[in-house]
Amino acid sequence: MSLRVEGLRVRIGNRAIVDGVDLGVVPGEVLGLVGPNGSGKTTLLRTLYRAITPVAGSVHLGQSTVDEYPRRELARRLSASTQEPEHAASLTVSEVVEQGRVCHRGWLEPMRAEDTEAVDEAVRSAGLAELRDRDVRTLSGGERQRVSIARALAVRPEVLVLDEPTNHLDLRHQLGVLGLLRELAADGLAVLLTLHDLRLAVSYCDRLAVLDAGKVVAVGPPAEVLDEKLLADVFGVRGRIRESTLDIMGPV
Ligand SMILES: Nc1ncnc2c1ncn2[C@@H]1O[C@H](COP(=O)(O)OP(=O)(O)OP(=O)(O)O)[C@@H](O)[C@H]1O
Repeated sequence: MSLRVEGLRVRIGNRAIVDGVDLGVVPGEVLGLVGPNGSGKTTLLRTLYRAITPVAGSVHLGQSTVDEYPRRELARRLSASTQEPEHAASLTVSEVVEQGRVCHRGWLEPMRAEDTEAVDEAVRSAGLAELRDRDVRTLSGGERQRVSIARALAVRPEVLVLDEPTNHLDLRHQLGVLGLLRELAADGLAVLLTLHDLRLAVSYCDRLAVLDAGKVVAVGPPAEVLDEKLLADVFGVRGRIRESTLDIMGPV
């Protein structure tokens, strides 16, 4: 199922944080949303799963807008891994990942075999098997990040949205998570994620959308989008892509 954003605008106070964005991601694709701090990436993602209501524009999931879906059906089709504050309650890793199945069966219903299977697979994929009985409040930042990803994976959605999924992760786990997203896309998932590491974005994303001050200033294959001028103008760095690898020489 495809996700498409048309003419999206979000205002906070009298400031346009997302300023007329058109964007789409299709099944099988990993789309990277990149841009400097404060460019509106998180705000844009939050409109997709209805955490924020835009002042204009629409978000389409398949043939319908996200507002037309009952909440639970939207949650089954589109799941998100967000940058969350620390967990307040005492829950185990498994219990948090199991929350990803609530949209399939309801809060009061017991876990079914398919729920347990989805949770087990998500826990394994996120490298959390040995931590599954741990209290989430005792986890490191990177471990908590992987719990958030596992909960989104446990939904088994059609569209997966991730806000800086590599944040806090060591390099091995960064590559592991991005490799996993590529595998899931190969199986037909549509993946939209934000990333700060442009080198990883170039290596793992099919297309990049560059957000600057709330506007998409470029979208397309990484090698076409990240030219020397854009790297300097938007990111303030000197760099270029050579043989599908981004070299960063330093600040402008
Ligand atoms: N609730 C709010 N009240 C006031 N300003 C806000 C609010 N939420 C976001 N903003 C502002 O909107 C702008 C975009 O924020 P957003 O978090 O979407 O950026 P981002 O691209 O995800 O940034 P980062 O790379 O730092 O995570 C920022 O200037 C931020 O300060």
